[in-house]
Amino acid sequence: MKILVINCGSSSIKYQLFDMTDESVLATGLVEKIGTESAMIKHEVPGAEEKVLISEILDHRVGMKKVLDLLMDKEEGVIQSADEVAAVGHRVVHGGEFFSRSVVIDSQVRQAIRQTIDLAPLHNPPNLLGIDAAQAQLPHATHVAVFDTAFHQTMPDYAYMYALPRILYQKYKVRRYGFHGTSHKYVSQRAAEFLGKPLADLKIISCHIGNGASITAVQGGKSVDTSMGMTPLEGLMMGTRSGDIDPAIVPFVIAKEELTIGEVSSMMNKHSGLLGVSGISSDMREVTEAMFDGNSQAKLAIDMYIYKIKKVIGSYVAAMDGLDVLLFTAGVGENASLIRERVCEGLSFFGIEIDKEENAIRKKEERRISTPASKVEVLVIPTNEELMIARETKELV
Ligand SMILES: Nc1ncnc2c1ncn2[C@@H]1O[C@H](COP(=O)(O)OP(=O)(O)O)[C@@H](O)[C@H]1O
Ligand SMILES: CC(=O)OP(=O)(O)O
Ligand SMILES: [Mg+2]
Repeated sequence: MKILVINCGSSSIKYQLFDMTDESVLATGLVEKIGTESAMIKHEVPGAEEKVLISEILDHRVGMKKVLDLLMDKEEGVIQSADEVAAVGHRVVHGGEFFSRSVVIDSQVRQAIRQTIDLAPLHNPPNLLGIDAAQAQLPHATHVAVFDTAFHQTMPDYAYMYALPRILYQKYKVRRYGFHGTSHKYVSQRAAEFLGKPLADLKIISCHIGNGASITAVQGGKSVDTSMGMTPLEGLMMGTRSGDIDPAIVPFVIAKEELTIGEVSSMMNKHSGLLGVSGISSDMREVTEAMFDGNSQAKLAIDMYIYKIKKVIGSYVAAMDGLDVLLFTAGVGENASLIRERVCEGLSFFGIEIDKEENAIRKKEERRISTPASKVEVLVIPTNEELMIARETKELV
């Protein structure tokens, strides 16, 4: 069975085609700058050279058509007809309170995703465009929505409610939802398998530290708390997002700088975090380099970044009254040994002790970086959100 996985942004389509008989990847790619005359498609088939095409792609529908043309290309294609794609798994960022698991998309589901646009104005509209475009090109396939928020629907009310007037929850569903659920679910399952222990017996803290970053407390396989909130802005300091700040800063800045609400929102989402504090970049590699070159703002940015991760880990040990596994995943979590080492430093009170040499080795595989004496297993688990979406989709076909 062949399954296409799609992750649609406002001007991009990321895709991956799987053969689910052995979960192998047949093709993967990215359409960028949709809406322009010079949109770019990067298309890769394992074992072959990457193809880069530049052409006019004015909307997602045209983008999807071009992707299918590449997949079905007479000479270099990996499928012969669109009918070979049995199902399409769509990443949908916000499922509100409607969805606690993946679902086959029908008109009611579509309607519910639309109703959630208010909660995720940046993410859900392009996700819907992707669904429409794929349904138009692949009308015979089963289309499945896999939500970032679904895994976190198990959080207890005292973890997901804000201490605001109750009316805001009743009228608008203002509450914490959490994101990256597909990733947190995947890596916690992998961690249990790696250790050969039942997930049901484990208390796990999953650190998904990429450009967007969140930490989840997973107890018995269920999310019991997570650092992102109603939107992916809450929680950790990220590449360009501020994470937690005193909310009183918002009206203060609006008044002082005469900014609009939209401008302040853009400031906190796109110009803060590592980028805002370092003044250099949102990319951890570049900020780290600048720190080693003696840049004090870069050093401060990294000190803050690490300190916040530590504080969230500490609070989740309290939330679960214990900890068996601390795991790192995503771009920074999988690659930045320095960040892992410094996060784990000073967590000895919890019995966390890592093997610095093992931690420093660079390899893209699941592994343990704690010492045999460590009371907590510390793991690096590469995430694979696309594969997880393909698996969830397969289950519903
Ligand atoms: N070798 C590395 N060392 C430090 N950071 C890295 C390394 N490789 C990738 N990263 C970081 O990972 C981040 C991207 O993570 P990723 O999970 O791919 O992000 P997203 O999917 O949210 O866009 C980048 O900011 C980059 O700095
Ligand atoms: C929800 C979210 O933060 O996603 P990403 O990491 O893709 O930005
Ligand atoms: Mg990501």
